[in-house]
Amino acid sequence: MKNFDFHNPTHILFGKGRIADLKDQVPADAKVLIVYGGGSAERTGVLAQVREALAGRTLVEFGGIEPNPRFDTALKAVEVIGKEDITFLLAVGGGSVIDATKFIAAAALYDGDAWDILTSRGSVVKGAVPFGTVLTLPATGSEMNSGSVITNSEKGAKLPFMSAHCYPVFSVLDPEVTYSLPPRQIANGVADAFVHIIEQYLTYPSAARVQDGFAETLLRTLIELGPKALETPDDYDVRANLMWTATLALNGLIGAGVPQDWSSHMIGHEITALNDTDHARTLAVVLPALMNDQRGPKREKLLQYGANVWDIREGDEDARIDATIKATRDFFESIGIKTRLGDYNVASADIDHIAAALKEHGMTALGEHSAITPEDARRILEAAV
Ligand SMILES: NC(=O)c1ccc[n+]([C@@H]2O[C@H](COP(=O)([O-])OP(=O)(O)OC[C@H]3O[C@@H](n4cnc5c(N)ncnc54)[C@H](O)[C@@H]3O)[C@@H](O)[C@H]2O)c1
Repeated sequence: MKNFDFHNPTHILFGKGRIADLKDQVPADAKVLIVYGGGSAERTGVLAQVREALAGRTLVEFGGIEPNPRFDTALKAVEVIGKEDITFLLAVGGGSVIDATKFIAAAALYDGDAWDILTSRGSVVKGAVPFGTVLTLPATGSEMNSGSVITNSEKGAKLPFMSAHCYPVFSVLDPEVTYSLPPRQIANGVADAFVHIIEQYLTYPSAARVQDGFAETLLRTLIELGPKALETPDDYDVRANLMWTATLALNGLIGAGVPQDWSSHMIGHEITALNDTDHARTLAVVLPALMNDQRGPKREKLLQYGANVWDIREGDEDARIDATIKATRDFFESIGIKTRLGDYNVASADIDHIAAALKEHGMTALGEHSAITPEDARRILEAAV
């Protein structure tokens, strides 16, 4: 196991009715900016619950954060912070709203060009306005990590950043607010969490027994509960387990002390930057092709994943790996997520553009061995057409 630091300061308030507890979490003297998206939080009554919990406080609202949140929109919220003397941010929504809030929180205290935050991957961030979150979509883990991904349509770029200053102070996770999610978003959430786990697990053996065991349990939970969450949308225990699984998938716990990949994410981001395909769907396209392409470097973990997650134990090694990749692809397809580039209107001709964009964005040495180049990504994508 590698050396590691693990520090996660986010206070989780989990369960039914927990939005009411916001009153004890948001500082009493704070001037709060509530950040939300395109209207689902209003429609579903989550914003009403938030307003009720914070009645009597000074609240300003900023709606309109897009899925795959936009740089320009976030900058408008930064202006509001200055104008209104905001001292605390509250994100109400899914990963897009939470990611945007992290960027807004950091940009509000950054003196230079806010785009530097993305191009430096967060290293220029020296502080952030404190913020909490009310999560409405289990998927990204953004509610308990310090990462964020922002899209700049003008530059055709979707870039991530991380900063220790960008952990939420608290996050409220009420599984009941996820009942209103359309099947497409539930499936996306399951696939996104699944690939987060894979990025931290499916690399090479590092004698990290606990991390591997946790990762395998989380994967098996998603395989069992993903379809159930679609079949019985108001089953509390299914939604509660799904929500906590998605958080644990990317809160630093299973990634501590192990090699990490993240190449499916970086390649997937370029697909979203190209045509706004849902984040999770880009991952479901890239991952099976990448697993097949990288079957050499990932051999031991592919066999372990096949055995411990899919119970694939018969046949020679390559036959087991083939069956494991097929099981992964079939799982995505079984929850309604297509796994070929053509399903998302990405043609062979677009692959040149994606490979060039990876190069332009400095994504030239991806994966756990820093060995996946834009040319390798091109080969992987050609196999995913
Ligand atoms: N920070 C991280 O660690 C991290 C990790 C993975 C992905 N991401 C990023 O997060 C973004 C995706 O976030 P997401 O998957 O949570 O989706 P999202 O936040 O983009 O939301 C998707 C849609 O679901 C709707 N929605 C949200 N909650 C709802 C509810 N309870 N009922 C009905 N509709 C609801 C939203 O209005 C939106 O239209 C992408 O930009 C991705 O790159 C971030």
